[in-house]
Amino acid sequence: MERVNKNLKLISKTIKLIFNITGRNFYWVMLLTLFTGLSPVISVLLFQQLLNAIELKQSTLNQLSILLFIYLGFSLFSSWLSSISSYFNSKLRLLLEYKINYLIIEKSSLLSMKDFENSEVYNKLTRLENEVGYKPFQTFQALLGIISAAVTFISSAIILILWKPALIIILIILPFLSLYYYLKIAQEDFKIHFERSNSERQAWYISYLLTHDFSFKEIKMYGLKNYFLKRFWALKSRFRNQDNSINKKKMIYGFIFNTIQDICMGVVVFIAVISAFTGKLLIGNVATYIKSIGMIQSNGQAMVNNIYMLYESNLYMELLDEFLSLETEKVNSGEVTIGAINSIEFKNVSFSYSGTDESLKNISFSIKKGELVAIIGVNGSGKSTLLKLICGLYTHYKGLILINGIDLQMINKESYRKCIAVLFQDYLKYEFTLGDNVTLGDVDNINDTQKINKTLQLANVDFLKNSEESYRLDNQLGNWFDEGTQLSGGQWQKVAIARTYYRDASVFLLDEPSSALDAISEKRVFDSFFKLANDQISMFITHKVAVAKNAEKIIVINFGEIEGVGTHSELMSSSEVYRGLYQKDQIDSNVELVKNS
Ligand SMILES: Nc1ncnc2c1ncn2[C@@H]1O[C@H](COP(=O)(O)OP(=O)(O)OP(=O)(O)O)[C@@H](O)[C@H]1O
Repeated sequence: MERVNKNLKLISKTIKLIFNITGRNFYWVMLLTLFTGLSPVISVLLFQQLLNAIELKQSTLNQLSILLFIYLGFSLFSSWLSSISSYFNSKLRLLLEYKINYLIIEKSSLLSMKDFENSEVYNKLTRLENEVGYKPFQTFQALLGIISAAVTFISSAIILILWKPALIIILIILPFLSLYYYLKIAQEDFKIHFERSNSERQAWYISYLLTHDFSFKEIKMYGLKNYFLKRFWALKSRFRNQDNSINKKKMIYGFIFNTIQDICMGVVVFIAVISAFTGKLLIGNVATYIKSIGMIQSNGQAMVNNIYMLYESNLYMELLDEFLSLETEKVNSGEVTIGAINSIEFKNVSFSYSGTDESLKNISFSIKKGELVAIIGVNGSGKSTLLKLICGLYTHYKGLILINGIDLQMINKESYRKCIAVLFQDYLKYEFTLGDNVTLGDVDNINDTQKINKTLQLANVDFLKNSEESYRLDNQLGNWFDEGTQLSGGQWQKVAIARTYYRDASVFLLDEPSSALDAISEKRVFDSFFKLANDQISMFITHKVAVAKNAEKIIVINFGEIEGVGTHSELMSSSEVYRGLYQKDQIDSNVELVKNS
């Protein structure tokens, strides 16, 4: 019962959502659906008049012609309306698909980083995206199907009941019984789908791995194709068996109900024919009753099928409803709007992704405008996490982050983020033009060709050049679209650095900006970054002491804690971790020397 109530609530929510999206079109489609439901019955009644007029021979040829004309005119009118109806249906299909897709991606962009790192939210999103092309419309179609079939069913039933009131018993009991059993199967179907959603995501993931470029090389080289295909097929076979067993149940129930219904209706047809034979009924009426019986059978079944489909697509609408109701990140909640960042201060900040293990513990430091700061530490020590906290991507931290002396939680995030230019470790490689790849750093200023060229130079981009000072900005990058130039890992990184520099920011944050660069490019990139760092806050993450030592302040992170803060020489005497990293650097450069000699 609880499930039924939930489904009814969902259906009403779905109708509201569809109404909000489709607006006036909704009324038109409803009107046309009502007409589509009524038209077969009107047509049958008109035909009955025609047949009875012929049989009774009381009408003139003129009157007969008028009746025939009305009947044919109505048929033509119905077929016109049916074409108009299918036009409106396709219009709505597109509107629903695109608008719901839009709502999903709009909502995704408003979620917080925490939501995106939550597998449940992420999986929901993937599933919604995958089925957006047909599920919402399927729900709508099922609703229309129910309305249209119900109108035909009820009006046909009225015709039969007016003739033989006792028929009401068969007409009502049979469809309800059938619906009851179908809904029981639907519930089982729903439960199966719900329980296997994790396995369905796994199957989806395997298919994603096998059909995308990022995974192609590794799958090929490690010979994983057959292994993955086997896993995929095993999962799908299990789903197929479950679905087959549901379909078999549906078939058996359908078989039983159709047989009972056919026998009952056969008896009614028999009574009608005998009544006509004995002169108690006119031929036109017999034809109407027989046709009505047919319409009751087919529309009764259509109603049950559509209710089943609606029930099934409710699973999707439930997901959609949950997803659209997720709390969004409150970017405008902070009262204070800022135009520039002059200082950043962490006071006893601790942070945990999962709510259990802390990735950062008790972090305290401060940075002022004009400072160049390096963050150094071994893998997994918490450097990138610290950078993401500075970016304001997480709000569930303990302690205090002060920006210009103001609590970050109080600052309007939109204004805050405008002040920051960041290069993440997993920066994006936009499959757009070279120019777009740079100006996406500041979309409010996309036409400053001179600045784009200068920024590319600053980031040491030494390819796709027209001349010394100008670049082929219209050159498409990547290989997803026509005439694209695929870049190497290091070339992509330089373009991403240019994007960061293009932003008119007061804080520059670079997370391992030279991870994909050769030694010469690395030196050039850092030289230009160090030159840039005069009036802003500049911060970079590195594993190399040789690079970090150029900073005025170096923060050493170890196991999520600050192990030392200071200049190179200060840390060489005070920080064990720093000295360890320095020695490792030395060993690496000696190995390089030996290799090169
Ligand atoms: N999205 C996440 N969800 C849960 N835990 C995470 C997430 N990102 C990082 N961690 C954990 O937080 C810790 C710190 O990770 P972080 O990426 O900040 O380290 P890092 O110092 O930048 O490492 P590296 O030098 O390898 O880039 C690690 O233990 C890691 O497992």
